Amino acid sequence: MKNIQFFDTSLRDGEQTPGVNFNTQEKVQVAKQLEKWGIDVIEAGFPISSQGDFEAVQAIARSLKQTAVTALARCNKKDIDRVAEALADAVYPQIHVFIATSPIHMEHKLHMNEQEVLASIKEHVSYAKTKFSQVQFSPEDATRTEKNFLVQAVQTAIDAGATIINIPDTVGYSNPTEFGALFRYLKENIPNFSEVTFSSHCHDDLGMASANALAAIENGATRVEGTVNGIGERAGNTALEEVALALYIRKDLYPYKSGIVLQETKRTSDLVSRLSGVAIPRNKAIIGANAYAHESGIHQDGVLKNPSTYEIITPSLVGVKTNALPLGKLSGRHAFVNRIEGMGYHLTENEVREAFKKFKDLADKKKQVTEEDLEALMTGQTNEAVQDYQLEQLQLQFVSGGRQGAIVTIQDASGETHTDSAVGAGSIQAIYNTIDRIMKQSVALQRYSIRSVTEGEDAQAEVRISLENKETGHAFNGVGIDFDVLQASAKAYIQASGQVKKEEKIIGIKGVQVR
Ligand SMILES: CC(=O)SCCNC(=O)CCNC(=O)[C@H](O)C(C)(C)COP(=O)(O)OP(=O)(O)OC[C@H]1O[C@@H](n2cnc3c(N)ncnc32)[C@H](O)[C@@H]1OP(=O)(O)O
Ligand SMILES: CC(C)C(=O)C(=O)O
Ligand SMILES: [Mg+2]
Repeated sequence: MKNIQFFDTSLRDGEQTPGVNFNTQEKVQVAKQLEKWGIDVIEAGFPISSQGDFEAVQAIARSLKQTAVTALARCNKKDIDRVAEALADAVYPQIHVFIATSPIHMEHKLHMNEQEVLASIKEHVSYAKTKFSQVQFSPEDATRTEKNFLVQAVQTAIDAGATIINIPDTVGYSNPTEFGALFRYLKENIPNFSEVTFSSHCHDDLGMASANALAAIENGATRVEGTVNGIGERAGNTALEEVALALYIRKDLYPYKSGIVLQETKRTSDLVSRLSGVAIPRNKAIIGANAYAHESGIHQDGVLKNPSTYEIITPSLVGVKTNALPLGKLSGRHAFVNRIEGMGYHLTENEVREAFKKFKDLADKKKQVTEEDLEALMTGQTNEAVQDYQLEQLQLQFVSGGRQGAIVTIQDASGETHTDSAVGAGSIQAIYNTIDRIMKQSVALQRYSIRSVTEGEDAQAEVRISLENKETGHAFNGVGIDFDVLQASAKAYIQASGQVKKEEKIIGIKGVQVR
């Protein structure tokens, strides 16, 4: 069975992601994990670019004992010398020399004509060959290169000693049909095609980087270049985890093997995400938080009966502990019962009917129903009162003595609004004192916690609080989600206060109405 080599450039092209900068220690940490993941060749950096990058490439070369290490060089002797110096201690060194071959790049960037580019390839690949037995050459922007000239450039590199030819879709311009055809064209027009390793290097500008890589493999490539999580220049590179899984799951289409240790996939992905600071979108294939989560009832029912109904990848295959069946408004009875039984509740059919209805009512109001919500629902502390009181407006102002003032407007179930103001030692205390005045309540804040429920600059804060009704000693929970922490805090407090009010109405304490 043909082996497909995996070439990881997370530490070179991946580091070209705007805002990403790995230090030496981080690069070595990632490289070691890539080795565990089973990567065949690690592109450790571009040594001429900075002293720091040179040192990082050197440190990686010294740390890895099984994996080949390569580094990037322009068609420039200084670049090549710097790579040779950095990789002097590598057990399996390679070099990656590149120059652009498309008319756009040659004319506008390099200011070179075709003959000059061919001469440069010959000179610099030959020079690299005096220092490395494994020389990789890339005709940059190959997919916008005139085909006959691409063949000439590749043939020149092979004749000069290149052992690996990498075909980059530098600007993510190609599609699988075209990219596959390009490899077939090279196969038909390069007489010694099978004597060198052909590789693909795709970018994701049109969202086709992984599909293009697979098309290359189908048409003669035996090496795939890419990055972990698809990080890289602009829209990023081929996400290697996607190719690895596509090859494994669709063995029927791709009868190839690779050295990738699939169970290390999640760990590798998490490490690169953490050290690069590039968050993994929830819906990202293979490693996104939602990749093994099912929220809709029909899917949950299917997965409970047999996971293969809606899962083509068993989570443990890639190192994800388990799948998930989060509960939301689209969830069904099977998943609901499964979850509450897991929490230790065993209900009769009638009880299930009643509890499920309450769950659906709650789910209509909330993005996701957590186990805490279910616990509240099962113990009768439903959030029905939530809708009785809503935060209408919140204003804050500094007052004398370093204290804060808050003006809060709350709308009750009839639509009537109630405004009041109070001061406090801080913003939250001022808000809570004001709400107490509006609700005419005597409560004690027992618990206040805050966490981010989404990521990035527009992260939403989720505030959870617990209020004790001083009259009865009963505690009521409230949850508030908002882009603004203070608004979230107010919402949580109003939600819990609504339940306090409801309790007071039921047992007739004070009989206070806000109206
Ligand atoms: C498709 C890719 O991902 S290519 C890799 C891109 N990665 C990077 O650029 C990251 C690291 N780069 C750097 O640190 C710097 O750009 C350096 C050190 C490489 C060069 O820096 P500088 O000397 O300041 O040049 P600068 O980056 O402004 O311009 C690039 C020069 O290289 C030339 N060049 C670009 N590619 C090649 C090549 N493959 N072979 C030879 N020369 C090249 C350009 O024509 C330009 O030359 P000029 O100065 O004669 O106009
Ligand atoms: C250096 C080359 C291979 C590259 O990253 C590209 O063309 O995208
Ligand atoms: Mg690239």
